Amino acid sequence: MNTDQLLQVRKDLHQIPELGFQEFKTQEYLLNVIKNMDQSNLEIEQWKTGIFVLVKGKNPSRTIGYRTDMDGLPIQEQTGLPYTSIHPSNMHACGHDLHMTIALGVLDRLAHNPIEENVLIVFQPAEEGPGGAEPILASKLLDKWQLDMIFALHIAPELPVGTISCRSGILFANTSELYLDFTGKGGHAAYPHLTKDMIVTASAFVTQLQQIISRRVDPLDSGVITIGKMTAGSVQNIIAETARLEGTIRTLKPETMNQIKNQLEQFIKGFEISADCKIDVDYGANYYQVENTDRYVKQFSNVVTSLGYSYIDANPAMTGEDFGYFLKEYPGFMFWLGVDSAYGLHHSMLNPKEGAIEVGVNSVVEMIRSL
Ligand SMILES: CC(=O)N[C@@H](CCC[C@H](N)C(=O)O)C(=O)O
Repeated sequence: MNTDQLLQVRKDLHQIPELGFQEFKTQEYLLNVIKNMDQSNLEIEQWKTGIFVLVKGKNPSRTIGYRTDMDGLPIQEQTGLPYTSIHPSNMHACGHDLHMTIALGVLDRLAHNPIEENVLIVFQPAEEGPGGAEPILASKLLDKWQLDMIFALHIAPELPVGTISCRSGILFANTSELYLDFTGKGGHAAYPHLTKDMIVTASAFVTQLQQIISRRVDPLDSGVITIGKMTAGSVQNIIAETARLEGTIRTLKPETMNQIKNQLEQFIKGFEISADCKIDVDYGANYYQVENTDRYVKQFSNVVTSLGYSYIDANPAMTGEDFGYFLKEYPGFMFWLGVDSAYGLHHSMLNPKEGAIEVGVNSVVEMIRSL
């Protein structure tokens, strides 16, 4: 595939973002592209809406893994690009369209020119939620390929094209989704004393919640609690009987995640007593930290600089990635790929520069060849 064909693939994928485990069109599109490649060295397997492609090595003694995610986000795109999403309310606002395109570019190069070792490319669904990595690993499907290592990338809007960033150890946080359902007693807006107002209670809860971070977590440790969605009420003169908060918890250590959840449950008990209500908590999908293997990060930094790209050391980030589950099982790493967008990840105006695709393909292919 030449550069123009890859850029077209990215535009096509950008137009059809689908949510986790609904990546049906995406899977079909990817399979069409893969089936148009030289098949002589390829073995293709489907798993739910995901795909595994093995590029058979010439004289293999090892199998190297490379993973891309596939899903979009429930965001209405505002970029105004000519190839804007045609799926209302869904957008590739986390760069998975670029991630998939780079994986296809890598696959195409290796299919034409296999290396000694086997290479398994994993197209993984549902990274944004509910998580595809854990069920892939639980399925034991990967066991037959006996991966020796695996790596992956994530676009970095704040870095210029041609810059790559990585670090040994923790790159991304532990995450837990957070869903809180408040149930009280509704009633007439003029008679608050006869009700248990869940808008007032949930609002107080949102602000008090931040005390867990500021007054319970060691200041030398790190934690984030974000409530991204609040739903309550039906009309301006009725007191809301129920309210729902949706958010996420992030920590750099698994123990801190447990500590925050314990504290949260204490807060819940206190609020249930003081507001005379019921609060149900659900932690949804939980992702394990992305912890990079030192020796591969060092090797990769040499590969990047030998290609003439800039390599900078990354700080740990509070973003989450279920690729962490792969790294719990196998050595490897994830890296940031600069895409120079004025708007960040999960923003409706995210607009990564296409030049990053070539940088990504070259870096991944050269890393695989160096292993
Ligand atoms: C790279 C990135 O942005 N990943 C997502 C992962 C979401 C995990 C889960 N749905 C949650 O919200 O906790 C992120 O938001 O960091």
